[in-house]
Amino acid sequence: MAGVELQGIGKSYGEVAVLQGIDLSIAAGEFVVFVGPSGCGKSTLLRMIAGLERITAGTLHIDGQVVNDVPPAQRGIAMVFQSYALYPHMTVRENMEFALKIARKSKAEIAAAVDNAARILQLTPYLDRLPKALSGGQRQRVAIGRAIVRDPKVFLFDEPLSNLDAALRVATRIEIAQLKERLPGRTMIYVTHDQIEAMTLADRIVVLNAGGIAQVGTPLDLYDRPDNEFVAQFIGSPAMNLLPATLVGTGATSRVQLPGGAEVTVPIATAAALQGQVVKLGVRPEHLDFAAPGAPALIEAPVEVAEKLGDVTVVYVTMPGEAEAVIAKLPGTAPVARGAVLRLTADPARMHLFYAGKSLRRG
Ligand SMILES: Nc1ncnc2c1ncn2[C@@H]1O[C@H](COP(=O)(O)OP(=O)(O)OP(=O)(O)O)[C@@H](O)[C@H]1O
Repeated sequence: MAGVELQGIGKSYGEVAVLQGIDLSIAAGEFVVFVGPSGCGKSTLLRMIAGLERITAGTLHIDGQVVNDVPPAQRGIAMVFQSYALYPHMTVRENMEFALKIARKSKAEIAAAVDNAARILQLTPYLDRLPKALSGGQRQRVAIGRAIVRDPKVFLFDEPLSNLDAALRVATRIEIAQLKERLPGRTMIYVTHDQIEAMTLADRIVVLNAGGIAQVGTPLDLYDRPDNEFVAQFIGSPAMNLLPATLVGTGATSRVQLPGGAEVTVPIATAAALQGQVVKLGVRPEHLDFAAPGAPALIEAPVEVAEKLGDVTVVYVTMPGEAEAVIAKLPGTAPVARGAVLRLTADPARMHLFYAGKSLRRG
């Protein structure tokens, strides 16, 4: 059982800092997912934990030991890459045996480890095949098998599903989720830019942005209580609507007014000093719904685009004077036609308020 502790971790290439001041404590047995936009440093951070990239600032502990200068092979980690990197001329069994042979393990030990990994990954029928005779998903399972046989303390995954087509991605994602159950106590750190992978696999998600941590939390924490506008818009699809509004009432609850005149009271406490300030009212597309006839609407605007997906209809409406469309995810095949004026509202308890980019937390 090994925890991973990052203290003030930074990475610079020459003058250019790509990561700065990363503090993160990953408990033994935890499944942590790093997400963030392209170029935010997810892979770099994972590669520093693996020892494939030099750490230029801070201290990295694995299992209580400082490992900044410990070579990858001695860190007790195993890494699974996006490109499976299997040896093409070796069978599945030989691919999985390879690291153990190098480590001069006994024949019996090697056979037991490979058979166990093959069983966990349902690869037993394929042990004598060459990689070219496997599907992409099976190849990725062999790559995971090579990591499992080494019985590492920490598994590192770098976008392991991104080369797979949509159906295989789902199947392999479910396998990785099961792996967590079958290998209890192993710490897993997983990099992805796929929100669904992050939301479904993670015990905790680390959202990275611009070289730093934007927020760390359980998937539902990030969805329900984003700390800032970046996380609010990064987690959830389509992204949360952020409507510019004026704070017209402060206190235990807050009253905001949209430019069109609509007002809403949200159960979020704000300080009197913020009276009259411009805030952003955050409303998730899936929380918008038709306003009852006669009841006040938060948004009243014509439909620009309606995407009928069968289970939901995603509607884009533009409020007068606003550049950005408001997106609503309406249930079923709602009868919405281009140009029709929609009256939408949402439960104030599900709304968010942001000031200067930061969340004004619920009181
Ligand atoms: N060898 C290098 N020299 C200079 N800059 C580098 C080097 N390697 C990576 N970078 C920069 O570091 C930043 C982080 O890269 P990294 O690959 O970690 O991002 P990422 O979040 O994994 O992105 P993606 O999702 O696109 O893979 C990027 O801006 C990248 O251009």
